[in-house]
Amino acid sequence: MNRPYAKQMAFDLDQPSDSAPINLTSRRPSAELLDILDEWVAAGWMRSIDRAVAGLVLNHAADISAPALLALVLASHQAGQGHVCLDMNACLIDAKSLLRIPSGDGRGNDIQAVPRFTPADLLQGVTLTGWQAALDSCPGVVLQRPESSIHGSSILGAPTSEQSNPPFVREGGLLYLRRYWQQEQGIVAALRSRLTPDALPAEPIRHILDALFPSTIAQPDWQKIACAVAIRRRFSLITGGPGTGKTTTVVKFLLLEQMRALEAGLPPRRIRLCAPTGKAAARLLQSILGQMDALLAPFDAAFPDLRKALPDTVETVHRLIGVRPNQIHPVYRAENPLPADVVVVDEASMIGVELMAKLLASLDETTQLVLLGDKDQLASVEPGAVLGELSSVIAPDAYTAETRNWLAATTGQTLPDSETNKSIVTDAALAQAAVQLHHSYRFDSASDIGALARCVNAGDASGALTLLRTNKEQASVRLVADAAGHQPLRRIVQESLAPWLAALNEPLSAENQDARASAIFAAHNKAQVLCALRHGPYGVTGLNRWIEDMLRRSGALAVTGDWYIGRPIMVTRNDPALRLANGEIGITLPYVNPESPQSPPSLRVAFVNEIIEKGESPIRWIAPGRLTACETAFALTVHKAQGSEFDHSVLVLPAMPNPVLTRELIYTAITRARHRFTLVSAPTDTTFTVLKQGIASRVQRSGQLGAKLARLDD
Ligand SMILES: Nc1ncnc2c1ncn2[C@@H]1O[C@H](COP(=O)(O)OP(=O)(O)OP(=O)(O)O)[C@@H](O)[C@H]1O
Repeated sequence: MNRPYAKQMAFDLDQPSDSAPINLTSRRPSAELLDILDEWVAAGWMRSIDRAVAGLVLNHAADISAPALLALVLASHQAGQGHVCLDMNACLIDAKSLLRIPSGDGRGNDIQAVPRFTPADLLQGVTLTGWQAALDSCPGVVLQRPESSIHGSSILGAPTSEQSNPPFVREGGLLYLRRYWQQEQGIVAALRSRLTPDALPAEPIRHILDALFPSTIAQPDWQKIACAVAIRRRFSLITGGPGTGKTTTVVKFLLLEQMRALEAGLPPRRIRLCAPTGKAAARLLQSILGQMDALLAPFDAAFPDLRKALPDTVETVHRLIGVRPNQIHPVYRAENPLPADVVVVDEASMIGVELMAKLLASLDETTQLVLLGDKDQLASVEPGAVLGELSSVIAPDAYTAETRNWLAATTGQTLPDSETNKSIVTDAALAQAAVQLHHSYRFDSASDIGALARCVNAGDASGALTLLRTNKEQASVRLVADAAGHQPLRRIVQESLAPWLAALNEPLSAENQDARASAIFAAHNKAQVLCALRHGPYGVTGLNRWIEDMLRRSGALAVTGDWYIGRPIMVTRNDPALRLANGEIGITLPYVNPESPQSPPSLRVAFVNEIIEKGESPIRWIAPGRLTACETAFALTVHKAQGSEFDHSVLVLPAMPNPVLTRELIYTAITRARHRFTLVSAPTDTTFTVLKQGIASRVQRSGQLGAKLARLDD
């Protein structure tokens, strides 16, 4: 075992026997602790970067105690798991669930060498006070009292020398990497300043809202309420499942904003729309354009300029704030705020603390921010589940009497007096700025996809299994049990790939190649195989290899070498020079150079320009050699499919329960499906334990955004 730091340290050489967990309570970091960290990395339980944190810390503080060192390493590990901090108390109560260690071998393969100890083993006998005290004597950790940090006395403005800005912050029982703590503080401060309601006259709003929502649907109309909530503060949050009308609502909200401005003789509001990925941005634009005519028609006569006052494009968040290659700061930031009065962000569940902090820092404090998203979806892979955390303090009927009066005056809707149920009434300003849309117009009560999503969300595994095990021929949701030899899986995969493999055979010429590539992408988008895991036979890596091999053997694709016609790839790292974002999908196709149409076609990777700018063609053609970071993408992880929709989504479950497979992941996979959802279970999982355990397991993110904003009201 590699012990690179052994020479630098004053180890406690009183090594425990191999069979007993090392006692962490009284030790300096022994060589054995470092060995154990190496074992965790080798088993895929932890990233090398987390192990490197131990090395860096020891370089600066060789006499750090073992519990403190383990805490710092675990804080780094948690960042890799999407948490902004290590919740030390939760870790001591249930390290296994919190840390998601052990995770098999993390790769789904047979484990070569099982680590001798888990973090839970090492933490036996450690108390929260003891652990905190160990950190407090560590020079790399600064202590923040929760109250002082919330009310602004924080290390944010402190000088930037290493000594005064230690890399870790402990706030109560939470241990943060400092940057995430700062970002969380930045978000809290920016949202806090936006939560005070504006003094608006209700009557003009009522008159426009009645025109926008003419139907007399059964009360309450949450879309109308959402508009009234969003207009009142400079921050609002509209959450809802698929097809609940988030886009419809936001378009009506924008119409409300512009009609108010036009009626008052003011210039139209400067509105910007954005989403975390190009694909999500394109979907939002498509959805808005699809609804615009019908929504505008009743107002054409009274407001002839209304259409011009609405945005005609949707950008990625990165583009909106001007993130630039090799530059730490985006173009728009506190010193140079984005010129916008209203910013709407769709698919906000995919945004982590870093991007949200940058977005908020780019906005003038007068700019109104509206977040849209589905709080039940998987959170961002980046640390910080901003939407989930903000939603966590919201109860659907947590409006105060004051808010209900405002809603009655502006919408004519009387919400039930929830003060009869004191347990859910909260004064939290955040809760007054949020609305949950409940009714799905896409998946009505008869839709099995909608019903399945609801069962999974409610943790009802047996209800989900009943729906999935239907024997209906053309069922929109179904379960396929794979068998030895993988014949069932093969059939599903072949069926899902068939449309675009057929599209590949259309004839090619220099004139039609963009249209042909667009048609191939459209066919490719009809169905998508999704995996929960990256590694292992049922993870994306194994499945992609298997699919590629199957297509080669069947002659469906001429798989020769790394690059071949029809190879779908996913970009795995942002490449600003090529204007490619991590997660973008390309398809390898023959390309005829329009300059020399007689020359034989060469291989290029086609990418869709999701949002076409003036003068741009719909497809970008990039030579394979220029792509520095990409992988084959017949199958994708559910994370990477977030923000996309397919006619048919196929989720392939791993053979063994895995902490990565959670309720949120399964829900996200189901809600990617427009018309059909198929779940494939491994042959060995005859009792569907993997699905049941996945539905029972929830992602617990350790951030404090919601709680901090709620505490501001105290
Ligand atoms: N109040 C309503 N009455 C009738 N149809 C509606 C209503 N609201 C939305 N719809 C329709 O339901 C469909 C979904 O609406 P919309 O796209 O606004 O939902 P969404 O929540 O943004 O969906 P997603 O984010 O999942 O794409 C659209 O066809 C829309 O026209």
